[in-house]
Amino acid sequence: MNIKLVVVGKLKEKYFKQGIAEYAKRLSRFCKFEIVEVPDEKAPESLSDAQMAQVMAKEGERILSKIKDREYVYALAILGKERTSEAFAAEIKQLTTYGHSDITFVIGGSLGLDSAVLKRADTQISFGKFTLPHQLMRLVLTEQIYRAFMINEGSPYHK
Ligand SMILES: C[S@@+](CC[C@H](N)C(=O)[O-])C[C@H]1O[C@@H](n2cnc3c(N)ncnc32)[C@H](O)[C@@H]1O
Repeated sequence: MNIKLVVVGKLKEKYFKQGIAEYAKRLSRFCKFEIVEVPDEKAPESLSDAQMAQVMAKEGERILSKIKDREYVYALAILGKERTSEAFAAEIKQLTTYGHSDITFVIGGSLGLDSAVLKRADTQISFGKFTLPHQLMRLVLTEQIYRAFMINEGSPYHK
């Protein structure tokens, strides 16, 4: 199974890198795990609505260029559907049972995801109503994917 994260911008902080590297290592026995970073657009505070839409559209094009037709896509969106960890694990299991071997998660940049990306997504997933920085979102998501595999394995990791 291939799990890919398509994310906007570079991961800067060492502590995020270390956390993600740890979960990526743990995930390696369950899947091929890959993070694809696309460049972000400069988004100063003073942008008009039209300029913000332009930034998101450009980032959206870059994101979509990294996604193939066969991939099942989760868009991370605050207004998406919330799941429990157990429900998420069951969903991953079901996807693989139904032959989806390429699952992709998309995390937006500082302004969020363009509507074209949301439209391409097969589903939208929310981690609650709080806005998380995209770098932290990457770490939280990677842990939750690992947790899903541990739940599906019946491991006591998930209590
Ligand atoms: C800093 S947030 C963008 C905030 C932007 N105002 C929005 O509403 O999307 C960067 C990205 O992190 C992800 N994200 C942040 N918080 C999230 C949450 N609670 N649930 C799901 N995704 C989240 C989304 O992919 C978002 O595009």
